[in-house]
Amino acid sequence: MTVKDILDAIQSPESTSADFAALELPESYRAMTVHKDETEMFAGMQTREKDPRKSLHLDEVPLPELGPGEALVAVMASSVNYNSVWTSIFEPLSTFGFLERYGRLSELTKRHDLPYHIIGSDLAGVVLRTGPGVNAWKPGDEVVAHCLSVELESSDGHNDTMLDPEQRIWGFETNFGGLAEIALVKSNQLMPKPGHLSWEEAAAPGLVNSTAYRQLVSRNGAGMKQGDNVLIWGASGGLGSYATQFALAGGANPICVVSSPEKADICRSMGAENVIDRNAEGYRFWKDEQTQDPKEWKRFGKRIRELTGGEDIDIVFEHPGRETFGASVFVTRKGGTITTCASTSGYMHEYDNRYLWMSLKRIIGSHFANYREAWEANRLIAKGKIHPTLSKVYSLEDTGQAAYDVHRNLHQGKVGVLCLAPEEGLGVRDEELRAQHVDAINRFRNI
Ligand SMILES: C/C=C/C(=O)SCCNC(=O)CCNC(=O)[C@H](O)C(C)(C)COP(=O)(O)OP(=O)(O)OC[C@H]1O[C@@H](n2cnc3c(N)ncnc32)[C@H](O)[C@@H]1OP(=O)(O)O
Ligand SMILES: NC(=O)C1=CN([C@@H]2O[C@H](COP(=O)(O)OP(=O)(O)OC[C@H]3O[C@@H](n4cnc5c(N)ncnc54)[C@H](OP(=O)(O)O)[C@@H]3O)[C@@H](O)[C@H]2O)C=CC1
Repeated sequence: MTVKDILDAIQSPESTSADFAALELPESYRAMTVHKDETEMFAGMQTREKDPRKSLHLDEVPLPELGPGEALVAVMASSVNYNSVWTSIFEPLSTFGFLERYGRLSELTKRHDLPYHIIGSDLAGVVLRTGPGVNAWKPGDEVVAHCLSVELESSDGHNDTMLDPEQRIWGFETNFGGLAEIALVKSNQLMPKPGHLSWEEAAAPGLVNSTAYRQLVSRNGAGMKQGDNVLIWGASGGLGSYATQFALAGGANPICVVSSPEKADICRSMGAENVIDRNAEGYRFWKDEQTQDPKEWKRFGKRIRELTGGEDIDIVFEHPGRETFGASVFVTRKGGTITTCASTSGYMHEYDNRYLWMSLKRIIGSHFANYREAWEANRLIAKGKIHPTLSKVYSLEDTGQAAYDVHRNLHQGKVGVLCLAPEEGLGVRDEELRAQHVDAINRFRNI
């Protein structure tokens, strides 16, 4: 039995759940990995110079044992997230430490502590097997998976599953991720694949869409409301392309920050009217490595006021971190919110706290999304209210190049990866809904 037989079953319209259940599983499959004995390979190099093409490997790996509450999924497509870039450059720390810690939790989690880490935190595919205790899903179901892995043995996470003390991001802090032909997930990560999307389109939104939903829309995040001025950094990037859609769909006013005229055009084509090209306008928030320039914060704030008719920002959608955080805090209105989920340019932030406390502003830390938020975010995709922002698609072999592009900010929106899917465009089940939204679905393609 090989993965080819699995693919044949997926591609045959006659295949039933019983056929999938009867499929023998292969002993091994191909997966993108980093290797534990290579974690020092970039030691002493600048972040920018660390090359994911050197650290990411396509390996044949053994199929992991299936445990209670889990599912093995045949992965048709996945996507590159920035967390895979972090893993591949071993920053801010090697992810093998996460696997070791998870491995210490129980007999079952020991499986994750291996000398290789199969990465990837998105997938669209077909359930192959479910473990004991799984009733909601069966072999043959077409699914996407969100990346929240929790144990839920502590009451801390019972109100908001992101607060579980054993909260992990699948494919980053756990092994057996989605950039592979087969993935191992907890069955509670599974959600129905939106029928109007191809495999690679369905795999693209998951992680970033759910994160943007919690960070911007959910009451656990900024709780955006109609009319809010929302400053969105990297508005045509992974997170930003969904934040921009949420702002527009929710009746808010996105002020999109990007770094090129092409990216500004994409934001406009999504419906955003206020776009700032940070490159063309040449903002320098830091005079040197240690010193910020409040005059530049003010110049940026003045530009925002020009665009909004004199209003300041209700919500900043933050993720660049050190480079922009001082400006983000400054341009927020009295009582406004800065919501942050990352620090791409550096995690030791500096801002002038007088502008925070005197103007009663709030900083909210946000991370991925709880089970319910991930489900709600996927539902919006399935209903055609929010669309994938897939630009380019790579083969599994070329994941290193895909991660390199994201690391170097050469991409737009989301970058997809075909795993078992032999070509793009397969897996669409609802042509009618697709036809209604096809222009929006294709907006980011090949630009
Ligand atoms: C969905 C996609 C998401 C993304 O893309 S996110 C962006 C990419 N992700 C990242 O960059 C990951 C970032 N994560 C990290 O860098 C690390 O993950 C953290 C810095 C968040 C945490 O580091 P750690 O080493 O795991 O934990 P510690 O808390 O620094 O150290 C653990 C030790 O510190 C003790 N400790 C914790 N809190 C306290 C406290 N309040 N007072 C005293 N000690 C404390 C613990 O007990 C334990 O100790 P003992 O090592 O002896 O077991
Ligand atoms: N905590 C969580 O749950 C999550 C965290 N993340 C983290 O968020 C960050 C962004 O992820 P994602 O959106 O997918 O990445 P992308 O690279 O797809 O998009 C980020 C965008 O931010 C902009 N940007 C990058 N650096 C700077 C800078 N120094 N100043 C201003 N703008 C900048 C760029 O847009 P432009 O050049 O056009 O301005 C870039 O396109 C990553 O660090 C990632 O790890 C992501 C998802 C979930």
